[in-house]
Amino acid sequence: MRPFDDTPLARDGKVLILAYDHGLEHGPVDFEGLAGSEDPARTFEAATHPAVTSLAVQKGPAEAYYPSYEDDVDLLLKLNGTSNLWMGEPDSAVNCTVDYAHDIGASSVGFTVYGGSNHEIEMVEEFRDAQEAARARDLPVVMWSYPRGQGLKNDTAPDTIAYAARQALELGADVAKVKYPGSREAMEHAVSMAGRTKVVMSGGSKTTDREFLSSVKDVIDAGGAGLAVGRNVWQREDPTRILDALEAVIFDETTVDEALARAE
Ligand SMILES: O=P(O)(O)OC[C@H]1O[C@](O)(COP(=O)(O)O)[C@@H](O)[C@@H]1O
Repeated sequence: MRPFDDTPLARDGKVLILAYDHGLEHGPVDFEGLAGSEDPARTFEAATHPAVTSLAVQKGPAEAYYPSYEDDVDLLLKLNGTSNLWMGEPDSAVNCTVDYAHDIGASSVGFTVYGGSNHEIEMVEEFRDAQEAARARDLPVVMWSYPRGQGLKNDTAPDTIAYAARQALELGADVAKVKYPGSREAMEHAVSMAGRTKVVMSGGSKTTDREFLSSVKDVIDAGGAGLAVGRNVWQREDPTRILDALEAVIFDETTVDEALARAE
């Protein structure tokens, strides 16, 4: 296994994953606010920004669009996913194997685990198969570590996010993608629970530039490796502008004000 910093997922030890699996996870509603955002080519284009360390998509968009971008984009293939049409306890169908992901050009893989769901046992067993296959191919593994289910009252409570980060370490993920637990202190706790597993924040629904960049800054200050973000980038009219600001906060460790100025 390569050191994490030598993998395409990281740049200078930091991570900026652009996520575009929402067409499956949330459906067309996520594209309604911005005409053209439903076109995967637009987000593949955004992912050519030098700050983006990889683009996370499902198998279909990877097959159809990645061949046109393989020289400029690192592909993170999401191996499971569920539509919002599913009304049951949180679960995620495995729709791609590690070998297939590797064959179509992925340099890393992603997998959702809903800790606390009634389906946690099966999901963790599926994760085991994917994680071991990824090790055999030397592909880093990102766990979308999202505790949720009937029994869980608050899926972003600090203790819950710390557990999500720890679960990713225990199960052998290289990166834990977790929701923002609300403060820098809570993120520090999650980062310490994750040990050598890198922690990245999940972007969340679109907010103002300042609010979004401030949460990213908290993550970096807390020792997090960076961000895996979707809507806060590609739901903006100009994804390049916010990616310039993210590059400043994540890789150059600037203040939010400096990052905003750089994006003017
Ligand atoms: O399960 P949720 O909370 O609805 O969000 C799932 C979505 O959030 C992500 O994990 C991150 O995307 P966002 O930055 O838009 O929140 C996506 O990969 C995924 O489609």
